[in-house]
Amino acid sequence: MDGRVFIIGLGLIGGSLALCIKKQHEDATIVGFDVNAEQARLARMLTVIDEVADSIESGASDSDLILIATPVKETERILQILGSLPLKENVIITDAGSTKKEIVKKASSLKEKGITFIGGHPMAGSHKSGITAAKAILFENAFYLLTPEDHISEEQIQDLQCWLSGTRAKFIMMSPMEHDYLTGVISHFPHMIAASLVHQAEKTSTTQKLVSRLAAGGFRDVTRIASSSPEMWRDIMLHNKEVMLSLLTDWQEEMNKVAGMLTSENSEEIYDYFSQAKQFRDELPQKQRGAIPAFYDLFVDVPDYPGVISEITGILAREEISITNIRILETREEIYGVLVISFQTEEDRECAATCIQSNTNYETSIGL
Ligand SMILES: NC(=O)c1ccc[n+]([C@@H]2O[C@H](COP(=O)([O-])OP(=O)(O)OC[C@H]3O[C@@H](n4cnc5c(N)ncnc54)[C@H](O)[C@@H]3O)[C@@H](O)[C@H]2O)c1
Ligand SMILES: O=C(O)C(=O)C[C@]1(C(=O)O)C=C[C@@H](O)C=C1
Repeated sequence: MDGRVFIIGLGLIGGSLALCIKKQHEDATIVGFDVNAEQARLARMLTVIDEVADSIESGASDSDLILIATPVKETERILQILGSLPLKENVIITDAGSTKKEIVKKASSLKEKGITFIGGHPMAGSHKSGITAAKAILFENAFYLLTPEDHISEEQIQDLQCWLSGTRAKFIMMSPMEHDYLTGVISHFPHMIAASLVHQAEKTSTTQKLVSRLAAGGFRDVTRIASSSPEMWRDIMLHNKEVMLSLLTDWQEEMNKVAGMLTSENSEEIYDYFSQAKQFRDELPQKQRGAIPAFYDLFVDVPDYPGVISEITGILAREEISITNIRILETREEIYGVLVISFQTEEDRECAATCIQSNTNYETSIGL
């Protein structure tokens, strides 16, 4: 497709969607706007967008597709602005926000003016923010949830899916209510719990200095998402307040049940609690994105000597395997360190593991 695509909010998601759209529709012109001028400048410099608009008004006026990728409370404000502007007759407006009920409600003013709005939510992401974290591969195989209202035609939905086909995501339609409940359970609530676990550890760390140094492995796995943007999560919590409060009540009941099992030392129930959770977790689809993090880590046990990192990166560079991140976990001090290397694809991770195993005697694994 050709035409003008206007992306408002040039962060992780806006930037990644811009890359996907450009990859699939080379003749389209991608125009971007961000309240943070530095993000917009970077987006242009990194050729994620073709042009920077200096306001929402100027970017929106002659666009065929307008995509809002800002924190959800800002999205509400932007929808209101868009509703007051002269737009192209057949423009499609969509968003990428993590909540849908409040956004679709706000967009009803567009419906009254005959403007098409289709709520959207690509179910993949990361704890990283900003344009520099954007990548075209982010949504591959992920679910992309759409919440079209009844008056939206099949053709308009097809047009939007065509614009977004470069995401290589799988589209699913649902109502805004259903969306907010499901994402509440599998995304919003886990983020709240992750933040609460970090708070608990932080409190303990004021009296137990070793807590921060020992917080590795499982703690890091389960709290990675607590490093996400606080602005984004504040807005999501406020939008999905009812679902969050109801899940919190369920969770408190669940924790009371756990306390009961422990108090009565009911070993069979405790075993079943972990066993049933393991079974459900193990059966989750492995290759799909979504609730599973959108990057691939390889753990390498390395001896603590100078030059070991360049040795490993040298091996991977010779095989032309790209690394997106590299860090050392010091969980097993004075014996071995654990080098954690992140890759963009599972294939890169598999190739890297094979290379490291055939060139060194360091052990590799995909989990600690
Ligand atoms: N991060 C994820 O994992 C993820 C995944 C799917 C959907 N989402 C949703 O996508 C949206 C964007 O999230 P992100 O991770 O890209 O955040 P981000 O912080 O990386 O980017 C958001 C960008 O929006 C800009 N912005 C804020 N207010 C603006 C305004 N009024 N006008 C123009 N630009 C404005 C910010 O300056 C920032 O550059 C959010 O609604 C979020 O809920 C996030
Ligand atoms: O991988 C992560 O860091 C994410 O938190 C991504 C995640 C999720 O909870 O799965 C976060 C919010 C989005 O709305 C969709 C995806």
